[in-house]
Amino acid sequence: MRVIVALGGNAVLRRGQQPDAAVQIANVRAAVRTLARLAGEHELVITHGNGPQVGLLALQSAADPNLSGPYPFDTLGAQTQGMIGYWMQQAMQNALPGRPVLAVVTQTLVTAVDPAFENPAKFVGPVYDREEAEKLAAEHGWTVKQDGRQWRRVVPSPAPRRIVETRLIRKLIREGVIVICAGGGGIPVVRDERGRLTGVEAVVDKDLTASVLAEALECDAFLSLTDVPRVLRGFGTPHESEIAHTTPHELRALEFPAGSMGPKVEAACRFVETTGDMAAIGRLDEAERILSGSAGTIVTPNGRWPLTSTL
Ligand SMILES: Nc1ncnc2c1ncn2[C@@H]1O[C@H](COP(=O)(O)OP(=O)(O)O)[C@@H](O)[C@H]1O
Ligand SMILES: NC(=O)OP(=O)(O)O
Repeated sequence: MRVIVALGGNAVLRRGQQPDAAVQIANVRAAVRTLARLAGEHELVITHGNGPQVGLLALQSAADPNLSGPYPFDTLGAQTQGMIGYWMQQAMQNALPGRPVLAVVTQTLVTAVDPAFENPAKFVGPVYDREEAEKLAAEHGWTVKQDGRQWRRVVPSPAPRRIVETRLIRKLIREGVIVICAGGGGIPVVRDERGRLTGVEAVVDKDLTASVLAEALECDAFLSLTDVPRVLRGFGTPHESEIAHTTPHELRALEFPAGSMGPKVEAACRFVETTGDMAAIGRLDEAERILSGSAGTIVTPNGRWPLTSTL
């Protein structure tokens, strides 16, 4: 099978962890142990989040007295692709000596008139208590929003339309390369009337980008791997229940939070609705069990997996 994995920001830096390079490298190595086993069985494309890292780079850039202003988010997104891509590429090369692995700087086309530019919704950087978040917002001109019990900076997150480097990624897969691409949802760019690309101030959602890429690359399965074993019905209520096998229709009848599970569910539903193939949401260390149908929330057109032929 051709499998695309969208690795949650939590896999690289868990909430509350010190954002040192050594901490993140150790987390990436642990993640790669699972991913390397998948790559032994399947053609593998890996995308990853960058919310904590891009927010941290934005803070560093804003605090640099040598700059006239912070670096824009497209540039910061490119920095996170290089950094996390390098960590993953090296960990994968060490785990699978002899296998070709490549991290690709990747741009994602968005549109300048996307309403998301008027309503920042993508959480980036560290969490704060409300008072500190509001103080920082006033100081730096940020928008901040509640993320669970805490508060975080939010930036615009326009919808991904196409991954600019899709054809090259397809060639790499055909050559047997394990491709790491579209990190942080891809660097957001717009095309002008003369066809030229320019970066924009935004952070694209990596699950939504992964589903667009999965469709374009004709992937058989789209796995959104995070820190919860399954999507919960009634999340945060006394009546929580795990969803094991489901359909886009059933999922769309439920509500999920915009900054976390919402985009994962939307991405999974879109991929299944467009392709008729399988999408799943679950824990990174259960990826193999998810593909065999015994873990995760598995989304298929008829709610069954493995898909059974009606012929
Ligand atoms: N209905 C739900 N079922 C399970 N988890 C949920 C649900 N709604 C929100 N969440 C939260 O979503 C989180 C995963 O989203 P997120 O933190 O954005 O993941 P990642 O950074 O791994 O992409 C979980 O840790 C959980 O707290
Ligand atoms: N860009 C992005 O979706 O990052 P996270 O997964 O870390 O939120």
